[in-house]
Amino acid sequence: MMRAAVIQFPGSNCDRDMAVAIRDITGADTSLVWHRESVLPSGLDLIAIPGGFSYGDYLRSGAMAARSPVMQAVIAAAGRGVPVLGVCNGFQILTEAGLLPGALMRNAGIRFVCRTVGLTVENNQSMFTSGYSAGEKIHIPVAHHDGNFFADDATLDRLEGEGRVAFRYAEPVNGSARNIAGVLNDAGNVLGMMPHPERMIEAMQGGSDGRRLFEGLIREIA
Ligand SMILES: NC(=O)CC[C@H](N)C(=O)O
Repeated sequence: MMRAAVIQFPGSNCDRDMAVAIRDITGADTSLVWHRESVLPSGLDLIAIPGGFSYGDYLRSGAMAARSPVMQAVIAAAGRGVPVLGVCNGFQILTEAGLLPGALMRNAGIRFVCRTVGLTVENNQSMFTSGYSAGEKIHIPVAHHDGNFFADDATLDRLEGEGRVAFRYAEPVNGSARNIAGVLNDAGNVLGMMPHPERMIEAMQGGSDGRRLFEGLIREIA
C-alpha cells in the first residue's frame, strides 16, 4: 500500500484537508507528522507540505518552518527521489528550504487573494501533472497574501526551458513573474504550487480539477 506523510507545523491549517484528499483519492496510509520529528515514517511514497500560516508568517512566510527539524529529513527524502508536494504555505516552505528556486513575495496588489482562479497546465509530463492534458485550462482556488513568485530572468528562462513550470495563472492573480503558479525541481519529484488542489476534489467544493493531480500521482507512483 502507498504510504504518505503530511507535515504539520504550528499554524498549518490545510493539513487535515490534505490528508483527507490523499487518503480518499489514493488510498494511501497517510500519517500526520509533527515538525519536531527528525525521522520520517519509513517507506514513504509521498510527502505533502500543506498550506497555512506556519509561525504566523512572521519573518517571511515559510522561513521558520523551513528550519524545523523535520525539514532535514524532507530534504534528504527529496534527494532520494521521494515525491514532495508543497501547496501554498508548503510552496513557500519549499523555496525557503532551498528545494525549489525563487521566492514568494507579497501579492502585487497587497491584499489577500481568496478565490478560484483559472490555471493552464504547462507541463503534463511530470508525476504530479499526468492527470491533465497539456495546455488544459483548469480551476483551483487560491488563498494567500504571499503568492507573488519571483526569480531572476535567467532562472525563469531555465525553468521554462526545462519544462519546470507546471502551472500558470490564466490571468494575473498576484503579480507572479510570468504568471507562474507552480514549479518543479530539477529532478521533477518536488512540486510547489500556490493553488490548493486539495480544496477541489469533489463536486460539493465546486469542481474536481484538484482531484486529478492526486489521481495522476497515484498512477505514477503505483
Ligand atoms: N493558504 C495558505 O497556505 C496561505 C499561505 C501564506 N500564509 C500566505 O498567506 O501567503
